[in-house]
Amino acid sequence: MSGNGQRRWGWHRLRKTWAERILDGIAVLDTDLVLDLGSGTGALTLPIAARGARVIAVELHAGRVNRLRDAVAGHDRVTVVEGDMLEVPLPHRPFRVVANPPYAAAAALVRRLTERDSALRRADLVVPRWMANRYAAAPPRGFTAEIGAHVPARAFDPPPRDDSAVLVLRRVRSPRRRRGSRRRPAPR
Ligand SMILES: C[S@@+](CC[C@H](N)C(=O)[O-])C[C@H]1O[C@@H](n2cnc3c(N)ncnc32)[C@H](O)[C@@H]1O
Repeated sequence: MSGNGQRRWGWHRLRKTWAERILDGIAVLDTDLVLDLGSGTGALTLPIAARGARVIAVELHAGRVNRLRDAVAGHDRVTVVEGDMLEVPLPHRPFRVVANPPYAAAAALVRRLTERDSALRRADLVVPRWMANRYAAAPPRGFTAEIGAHVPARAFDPPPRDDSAVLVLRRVRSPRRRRGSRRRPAPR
């Protein structure tokens, strides 16, 4: 489990209008498999699902998980996982991430998502502006990084100290197969 004490449960929820605005800018398709990591009670999960994508929401806080499960009851394209986004298994097939993760764990999340064996295709992450600038200047290996929508502090409830931005990571090469999923060479 990552994080500790109070800090793990602090959160800045995206306001509904801003969640919609962010999603309108990033073209989620009904063929996409999207992970919402640190989903809270679903500020992004629900509008992503409304766009027809298959969504896996991962949240560590049991109470928020229960609220989100109630909210998505009947949506057969949404799965809510109670767990640590830094530890839950990631899909083997190509996936996207659209998330407003806890800022304290955002760098660790980027490291995990961009590991060599990850099948991540694209991530749109709401992160502090300074962090988005840092990745745009030095993208993770195998990815491009650019700054998408500006997300002001007033887009959150409660507002954080700093403004944020959407960090857009796109894989340069096609995703590698995860270890163990390679086909054996044909016998000669
Ligand atoms: C900044 S809030 C965002 C909530 C929601 N995505 C939104 O935009 O309103 C981050 C969320 O991540 C959750 N969280 C913190 N650490 C986590 C972890 N290691 N794995 C999964 N969720 C985590 C918190 O409980 C919180 O709900």
